[in-house]
Formats: sequence, C-alpha cells, structure tokens
Amino acid sequence: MKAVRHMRKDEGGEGGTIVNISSTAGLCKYTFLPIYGGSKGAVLHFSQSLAREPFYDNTGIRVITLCPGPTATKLMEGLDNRIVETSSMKQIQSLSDVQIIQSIPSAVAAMMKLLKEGDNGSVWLSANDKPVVELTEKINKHLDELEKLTLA
Ligand SMILES: NC(=O)C1=CN([C@@H]2O[C@H](COP(=O)(O)OP(=O)(O)OC[C@H]3O[C@@H](n4cnc5c(N)ncnc54)[C@H](O)[C@@H]3O)[C@@H](O)[C@H]2O)C=CC1
Ligand SMILES: CCCCCC(=O)/C=C/C=C\C=C\C=C\[C@@H](O)[C@@H](O)CCCC(=O)O
Repeated sequence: MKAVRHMRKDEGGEGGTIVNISSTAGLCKYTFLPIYGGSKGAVLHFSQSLAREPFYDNTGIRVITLCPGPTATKLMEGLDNRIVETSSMKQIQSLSDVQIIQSIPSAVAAMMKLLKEGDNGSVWLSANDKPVVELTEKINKHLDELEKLTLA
C-alpha cells in the first residue's frame, strides 16, 4: 500500500501497474499445500478487492493477478519432501500424472502478455507450458454471486 501512495495519480504520482503473484494453489483445494494455498487465495482476493472501481479511475494504477502453475524455480525443488500432511501424497501423485512443471520462459511469456494487455482487475492463469488464459470473468462471477448471497 506504500507503493500505491507513491504511484497514485490523484496524489501526484504517475499511475502504473502492480502485478500480484498468486498461484494455482490459490485457485485449487490442494490438500498438500493448505497454508501456502491459503496465502495465495488471499493474494488473489486482496488484488480483486483493491482493483474494484473506482480505484483505477482515481489512481491510474492497474492491479493485475497472475496465477502460475508449478514452474521450474527453486521454490519447487524437493517439494515432495516438504509436504507436512502425508495423507495428501495421493493427490500430489495423481496431479503429477496430468500436470507438468512448466518452464520459466512460459511464465515470463505470460507476464509479458498481461503487462501489455491486462486490464485493471484482470486475473491470468499460466500453467502446463500453455498460453496464458484469462480468468477474470469466471473469478468475478464467482465473487459477485457470493457477494449477492451476503446481501440477500
Ligand atoms: N515456482 C512455482 O511453481 C510458483 C511460484 N509462484 C510464486 O511466484 C513467486 C516467485 O517464486 P519463485 O520465483 O518460484 O521462487 P524462488 O524461490 O525462485 O524466488 C523467490 C525469491 O524471493 C526472494 N525472497 C524470499 N523472501 C523474501 C523476502 N522476505 N523479501 C524479499 N525477497 C524475498 C528470494 O530471495 C528469491 O529471490 C512467489 O510468490 C511464489 O509463491 C506461484 C506459482 C507457482
Ligand atoms: C512451496 C510451494 C511451491 C508451490 C508452487 C505453487 O505455487 C503451485 C504448485 C502447484 C502444484 C504443484 C504440484 C506438484 C506436483 C508434483 O509434480 C510434485 O511431485 C513435484 C515435486 C517436485 C520436486 O522437486 O519435489
């Protein structure tokens, strides 16, 4: 929020872009990453709450969220040995049958695309070495429906 104060146009800044890094672990109920997944869900919710209008109109700051799937960085090294809930090994094993650990260039390509094309409040998925997918509509539909329930 300190960066926002420096960047915001309505307080003398130049606007800009903030990209928050969530994860597929923030989208999926992974039994092997409950704490990490919880923190990544929080990153996504923080971004969507911050990006809600009139934030962009007032500040000129785009807030965008990237949700990468497993990507070949140091963070993924020895993941199997760091799983605390051993009953979740079954889920991690079945996941590794259908999901690959993507290359860093794939995640970088996703970042470049969303920097060029991403609207304020947009959410993007980059996984399995596939082209980046925009999730904004699905995420906002889900959040808007839940919000309606809180008001009913
Ligand atoms: N690698 C993966 O599979 C995925 C990673 N992510 C997220 O991407 C982001 C970057 O992770 P990676 O590049 O994969 O990990 P990494 O371990 O390669 O890099 C993390 C970097 O953060 C720095 N760092 C750690 N604690 C810090 C602190 N308190 N203050 C400042 N810098 C600190 C480390 O020195 C390191 O350079 C993280 O938020 C991670 O959760 C999201 C989805 C998948
Ligand atoms: C410390 C947490 C890193 C989490 C990275 C992330 O944000 C999302 C990961 C999502 C799913 C990961 C699935 C991994 C499944 C298997 O392929 C696993 O067996 C790979 C283990 C690799 C290793 O070096 O141990």
